[in-house]
Amino acid sequence: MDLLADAAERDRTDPLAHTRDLFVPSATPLVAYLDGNSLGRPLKATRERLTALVDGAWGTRLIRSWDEQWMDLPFVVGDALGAACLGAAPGQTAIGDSTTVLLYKLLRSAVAHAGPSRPEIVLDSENFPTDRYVAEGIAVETGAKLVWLHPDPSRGVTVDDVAAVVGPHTGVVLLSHVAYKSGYLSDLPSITRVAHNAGALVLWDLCHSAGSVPVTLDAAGVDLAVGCSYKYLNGGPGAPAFCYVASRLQPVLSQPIQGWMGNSDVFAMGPSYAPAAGMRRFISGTPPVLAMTGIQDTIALIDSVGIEAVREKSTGLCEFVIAYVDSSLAEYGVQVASPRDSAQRGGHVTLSHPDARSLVAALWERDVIPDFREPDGIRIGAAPLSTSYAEVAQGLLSLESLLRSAP
Ligand SMILES: Cc1ncc(COP(=O)(O)O)c(C=O)c1O
Ligand SMILES: Nc1c(O)cccc1C(=O)C[C@H](N)C(=O)O
Repeated sequence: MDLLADAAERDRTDPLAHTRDLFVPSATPLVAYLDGNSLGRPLKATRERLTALVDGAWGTRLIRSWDEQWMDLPFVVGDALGAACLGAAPGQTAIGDSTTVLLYKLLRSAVAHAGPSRPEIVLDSENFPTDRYVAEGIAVETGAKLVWLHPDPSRGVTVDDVAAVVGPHTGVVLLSHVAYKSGYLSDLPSITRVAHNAGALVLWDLCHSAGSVPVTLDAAGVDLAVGCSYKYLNGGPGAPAFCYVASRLQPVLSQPIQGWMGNSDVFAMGPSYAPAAGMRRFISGTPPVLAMTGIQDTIALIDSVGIEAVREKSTGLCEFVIAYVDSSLAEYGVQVASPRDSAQRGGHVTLSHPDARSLVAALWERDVIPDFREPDGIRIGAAPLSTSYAEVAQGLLSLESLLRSAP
């Protein structure tokens, strides 16, 4: 069977095929959007929800909407996200700030909580830059010591890697659940257990798993987590991130950006700060109400189809890519740079090729949109709710035709 016929057959039997039509179509030609792991597509429902917000809660109810619904929105949306995607019971997830700022708030809180007898932060050289930079800044600020792991770039951090370095001086282990380059899916429950056995806290970055890979924060006993909402959660450019703080830790953590919205009585406006109980203390300033709009629609959609179904389609799309690389693109020097075992891979597949940079540029000219990641990665992030097999097939055929015509 040729690739397009194979894709058509898969689309015909795909239980999530219908969700693609719920997204806003591109107004200009788009052959294949394969970058849902950087910026997800908007849902049509979001356009309606934004208009309704402008006309109603904002345009009509005005300041009254803070009392009527907005003060609690970070927690209402956080709880919905926790239930649909994160395995988190209510009262532990909040929306607000960027991932970077939330990483700072939670890592800084955790370092302070661990205290001077546990000054080490364990992290890895393959993690996304912002995670590494935030930790570097906190090390300078607090005197914490960074303990670097250097995992094989084609995979990511394993249980054994963590077990080898944690000990009586470890305060916090900071890792990404899905590696942004290789797509490696770390064993979150086992790594959390190893860190806890050493007496350390764990802070997981879920940017590349939220809305794509089911996460079991409560069941795994995770302490802290952050993640962004503009990838698989389709919150839109710059949509706010989320943070998770396990209930048991909320009363004992003090976050460093003390703002009025995290105060115990927000409108008391008293002389000094007294942190609110629960997740409110992790909020600093006014919540980004408009920017929380899109996330709500995708959470509702994932809740209706189930995160397990999303993961199943995601795995199918990735395996479809890998099979075609093996059968047809390997002869042009394309390699699979992600783990081949789906159980060890998140929602994207990275291919490597010496000319990856120019190939991606040429693909963009043909309205095929993967992304390039240094040094030689072509990252295929086919968001399962908005991407068909046919779209992925068109993208792969475009790549093949470029490779075939290369001098
Ligand atoms: C693992 C990871 N952490 C953090 C971020 C981004 O942080 P921010 O939302 O602050 O831009 C990204 C992607 O942008 C990411 O892939
Ligand atoms: N967050 C991004 C942005 O603000 C602009 C352009 C791209 C991005 C990304 O999502 C990068 C992404 N986290 C990555 O995994 O490479």
